[in-house]
Amino acid sequence: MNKLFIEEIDCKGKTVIVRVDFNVPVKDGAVENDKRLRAALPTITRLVDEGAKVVLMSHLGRPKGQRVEAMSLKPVATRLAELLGKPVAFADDCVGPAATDAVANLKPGDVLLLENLRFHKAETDNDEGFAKELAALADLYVNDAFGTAHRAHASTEGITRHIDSCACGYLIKKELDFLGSALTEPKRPFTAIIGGAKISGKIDVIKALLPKVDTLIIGGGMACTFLKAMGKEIGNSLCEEEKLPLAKELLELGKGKILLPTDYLATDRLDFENRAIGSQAFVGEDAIAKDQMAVDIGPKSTQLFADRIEVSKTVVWNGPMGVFEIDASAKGTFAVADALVKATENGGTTIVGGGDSAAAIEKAGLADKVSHVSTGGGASLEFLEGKKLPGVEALS
Ligand SMILES: Nc1ncnc2c1ncn2[C@@H]1O[C@H](COP(=O)(O)OP(=O)(O)O)[C@@H](O)[C@H]1O
Ligand SMILES: O=C(OP(=O)(O)O)[C@H](O)COP(=O)(O)O
Repeated sequence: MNKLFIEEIDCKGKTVIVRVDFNVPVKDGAVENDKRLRAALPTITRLVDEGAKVVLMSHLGRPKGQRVEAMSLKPVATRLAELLGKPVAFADDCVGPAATDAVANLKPGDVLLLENLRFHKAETDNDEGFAKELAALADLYVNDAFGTAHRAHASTEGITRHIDSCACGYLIKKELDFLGSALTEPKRPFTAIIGGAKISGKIDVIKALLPKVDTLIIGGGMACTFLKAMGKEIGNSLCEEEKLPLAKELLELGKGKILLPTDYLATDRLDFENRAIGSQAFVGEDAIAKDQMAVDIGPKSTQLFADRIEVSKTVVWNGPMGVFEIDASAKGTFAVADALVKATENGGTTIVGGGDSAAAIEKAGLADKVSHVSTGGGASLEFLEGKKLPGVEALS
């Protein structure tokens, strides 16, 4: 990779602003899964050891320009301090006096985390003035937010126009090295599994993936949009109406390659807050009732998918098969995780991408039994598509 690398910058005594992806699940004021924090430690530790003043910035969730307390990064600072074994200061805002004062208080080797970038709409708008304000906080910039590298936002792209040295951190390099070697000429059969809830973010990717893969498995909330596109009843299941025409087109394009669930776990009530569902019944693809929603794939689909996954030589998995955060609707996701482990044991290269898929495989205790758990879902998919990642392209 012909990019300025963190090991090539002289940062002693300098203020270094680092874009990390600390978009992690937070519940009741505590970090539920700290994989993305641990993945950023090599870069942070390197800068601390070199005597830099380290300013970390990240987004969490999609607060759409509003200050949303549940999406504060404060709990992340607490967990990061535990992982680093040293204090992590926290600034209540990522720009303005709260940020500039906190930066002014730093001594070499200190670490500061700024509040959620997306509390300002200017971040996702890639606003020039906002990017300048972020750049003005530091002497050097490092990007190590692989999970956000596919976004051209102020902290990943705009900022690089206002700061001289923009280096790549250890995590981005590690991810690109691994994904590059596994996916440039993938071993076949090549199976991609797409699930989860970010339908509009991922459905466009499917079109680009189809020519590259031998099988495309679709599960999770994503499957329901396809089911509806086939003219079937999906009740209250997750669906993005405006993507129905595209789903129809993809079904045609992907004939013989796309594998959809043939049965689902249907329920009349999903209570995400209390991690509970109401009634539970396995139903065929034609039998989701009007007042029900599909929250997981059923046993027949699980078997169908597992049979295909286990004999694949390259597998990319992005997005859970159901609402895996609730035990009753987690079976399909964990069965796919098991199938990936079998594929790995059979000599395949298996890659899990996406915050929630990574959390699922960790929850199943299988993260070290697959080839690579990427910290980026959308980012790894866009890389797989062959797209340039703006957060990487913009580096020196
Ligand atoms: N059938 C479904 N209905 C509603 N939500 C679902 C369904 N299947 C999966 N999900 C939800 O999708 C979320 C993860 O989606 P997404 O962000 O796209 O995945 P990833 O972070 O792995 O890229 C999880 O919170 C999960 O509960
Ligand atoms: O979690 C992320 O993406 P992912 O779920 O595709 O891995 C990244 O933090 C990017 O978040 P975004 O999709 O809200 O820009």
